[in-house]
Amino acid sequence: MTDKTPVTVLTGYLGAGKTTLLNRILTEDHGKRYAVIVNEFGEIGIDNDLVVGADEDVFEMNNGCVCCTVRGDLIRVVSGLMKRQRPGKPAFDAIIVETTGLADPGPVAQTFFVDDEVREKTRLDSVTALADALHIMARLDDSREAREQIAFADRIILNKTDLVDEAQLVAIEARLRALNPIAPVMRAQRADVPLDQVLGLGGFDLERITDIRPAFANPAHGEPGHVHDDHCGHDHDHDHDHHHHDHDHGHGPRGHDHGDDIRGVSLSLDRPINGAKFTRWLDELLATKGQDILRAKGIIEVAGEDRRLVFQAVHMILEGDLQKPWGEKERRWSRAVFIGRDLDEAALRAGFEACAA
Ligand SMILES: Nc1nc2c(ncn2[C@@H]2O[C@H](COP(=O)(O)OP(=O)(O)OP(=O)(O)O)[C@@H](O)[C@H]2O)c(=O)[nH]1
Repeated sequence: MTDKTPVTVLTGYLGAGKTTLLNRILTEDHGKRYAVIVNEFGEIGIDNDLVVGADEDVFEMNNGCVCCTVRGDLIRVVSGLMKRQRPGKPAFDAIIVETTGLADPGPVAQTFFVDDEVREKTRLDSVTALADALHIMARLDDSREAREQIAFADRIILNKTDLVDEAQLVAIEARLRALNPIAPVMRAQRADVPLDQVLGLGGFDLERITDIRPAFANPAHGEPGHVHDDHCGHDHDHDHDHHHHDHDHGHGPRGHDHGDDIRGVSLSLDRPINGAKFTRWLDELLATKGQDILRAKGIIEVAGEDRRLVFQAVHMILEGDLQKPWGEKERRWSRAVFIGRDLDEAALRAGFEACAA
């Protein structure tokens, strides 16, 4: 048991604060070495660039349907990590998996029980869910994934408490407890929880999970989370039913459709952008379409500026700042992803490109 590498899964809806927590874990002085696996929504790599610290310890899973591509990819990444060694011990003290905000964490957690090689080397330590205090109530109303994330967690961090008042916090806590009576709920700002409340808990409770999902560790073929492996006895071409996601699920070349009408639009530009124009466009866009934009983020190459502009939005709440300078040999380009409902891709693209310097 103890020589298995512990795995912590971070879940929580889009923009809840998962990367913020991850960055706290990575920057805290703990003398430990963590491998980080990020799984992002949208095909342009942004998330891995927003994770601080040792680039070589950050691994990206292909984005895609969590029930197939991602699981295969997760197994591949974890198996690869387990083959690395430091003298006399495994290469990493722990593995942290950040799931996409639109994912049900179940299939990711399940991977650590159903694949023999992974199960031999790792143990699921806990699943921590983050909730954005300002938006969680609405998401619990309209998103099945948001509810699953809360229900599934061993621990819940009620983040962004600075954005709501005490009465709202009390109401949210009551709702979270109704969905998940067992997981402790911790209030936080900028995910400032003591790390020993997140890592090394030994908290994943398989019995509780098999109570709410009886087939968790061994789902039947065709069931949610079933793993297509060598024992499956069929070709794993991409024709199995995605009914458990309860939504249309197209894997187009551009957008990856998720959640009834939720989709991601990825934009990029190889020319520098006019900072003032871009800020105006983004402010206006969020003011008018912010209700439908669940999440936006990007890394922008601003004309005449050596540092990269990083912006982040959750609905209408926007943050942006100039961060580290571009590397000398690094490709300078701007990329942004917008995730939301009823997004007009052509208009977004035109607006973005019109910001070119
Ligand atoms: N006001 C406020 N903002 C916060 C807090 N925690 C995080 N944020 C901001 O919320 C935004 C989203 O935070 P992230 O940590 O990127 O969220 P995430 O869950 O990783 O987002 P996705 O990976 O896109 O799902 C960022 O702009 C953060 O700076 C908080 O406690 N209060």
